[in-house]
Amino acid sequence: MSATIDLPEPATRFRPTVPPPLKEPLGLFEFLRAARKNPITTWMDAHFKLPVVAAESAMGRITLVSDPALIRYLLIENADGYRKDDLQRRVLAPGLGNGLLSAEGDEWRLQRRTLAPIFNARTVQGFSDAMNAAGARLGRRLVRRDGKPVDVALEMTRVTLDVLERTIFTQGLPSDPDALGRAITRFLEAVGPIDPLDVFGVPDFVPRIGRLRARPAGRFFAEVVDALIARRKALMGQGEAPRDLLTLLLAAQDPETGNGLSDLAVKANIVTFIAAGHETTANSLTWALYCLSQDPAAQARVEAEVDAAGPGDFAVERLPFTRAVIEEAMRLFPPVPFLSRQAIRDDRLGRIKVPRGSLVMVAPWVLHRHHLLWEDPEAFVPERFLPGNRDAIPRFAYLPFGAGPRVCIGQSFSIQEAVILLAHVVRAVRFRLPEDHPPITPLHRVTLRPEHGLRMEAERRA
Ligand code: HEM
Repeated sequence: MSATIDLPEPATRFRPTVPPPLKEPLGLFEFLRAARKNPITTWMDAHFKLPVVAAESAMGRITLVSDPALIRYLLIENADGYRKDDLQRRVLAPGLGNGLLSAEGDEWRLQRRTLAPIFNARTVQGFSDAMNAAGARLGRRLVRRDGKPVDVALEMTRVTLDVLERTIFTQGLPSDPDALGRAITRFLEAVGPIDPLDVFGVPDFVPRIGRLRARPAGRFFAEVVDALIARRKALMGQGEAPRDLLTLLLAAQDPETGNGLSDLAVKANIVTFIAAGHETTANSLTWALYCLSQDPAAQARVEAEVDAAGPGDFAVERLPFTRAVIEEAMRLFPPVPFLSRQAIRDDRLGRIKVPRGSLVMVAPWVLHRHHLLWEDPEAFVPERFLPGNRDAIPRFAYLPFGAGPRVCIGQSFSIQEAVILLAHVVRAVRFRLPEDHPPITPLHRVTLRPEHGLRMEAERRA
């Protein structure tokens, strides 16, 4: 085991402001209002202090698990005893179709087997040129903003879409790629808030306002993807297709049967990769830049590391502190604030009974700030994730990407992407938060983002 690295003095640490845990449970209507507006405001003090909490709620019995051994049991040892819950499927499936994120049972197994090689270490590494190219373009854009305000959240969303476009569809995008980006963002915003009709299991034929609003954006998005698939198949037929995610998806074969994915599954997975992969990574970067702007020592250290890496492309292995900043930002602001499962049969989590059909949650938002698991949980301390210190973090105490068979398939892709992009930003500019900025507080809307955005002033470094 490598040597441990001293953590910064507690007095110098930055502690971001977040909604405080509740002392008393909310009534039904207050709970529903809070769950729709910002679900992270519904967690109680006890959730951050106890290993397991089971309670009755508007959604029936919910058990929140924050004990690493029990999480391991839930997500791995007894993963077959649970499935994604109805609420999640009702929210995800209308937008994402039957892609990997929302599929279940045999369909999920088949897709996972078929898609796994596309996200293996070697293939992902092959995308680092595209990530560096998108990062360099972002760097040039930021340098031009010297002395001016930058909408950091918007820029990070733009650059992660740029990466997806460069890795999924290396050619053949519609004439206005920003239109695709805007449609995706509108679509995700409209389906974002949890609909009370879904909470109460009202049948799908009853229209949901969010879904109706999302329809035009969804339709535009689907039409573009259809056209791209058709054009790409033609190129593959001529042996002229680029080796990007779209070609890999169309060529993917189930290692057991040799069968490929249906067109519908290819389309659902493209939509899934874009939806699951762009806001999550964009928000990690946004929070990382916010935390750095408030922590001069960490900012100086990341700048020194990036500068020492020299000009040109970045390689993740040479940026351990930059990576630690991303990982710590994802601890404090996990892009997926909770995972939920539904028990297929009666079970037990330690001494707590889990009745069949009830909801069990693991909430990175709670787990990553849990008093039993972290020292000074509210503080931004990237050093926790440096090699040497990292070994002290229990495997199931830090789960930004989930765990077990349904662990994020894009995990290495997004870590590599976030580290490379952050390095390009740090090489180009230093950000300063203006004093009159509205409070920076996290809003849980599918992912976790700053409620009033993040506008900072750029100071050119490059
Ligand atoms: C910071 C970035 C990301 C975070 C924090 C994240 C987080 C997660 C989490 C927590 C899950 C598990 C959900 C559960 O168990 O209920 C998941 C699943 C998934 N993620 Fe990610 N993700 C990120 C980036 C990406 C990217 C870049 C892609 C694709 C290009 C992606 C595609 C998926 C897919 C397809 C699944 C479903 C896997 C399955 O069920 O087999 N994610 N992600």
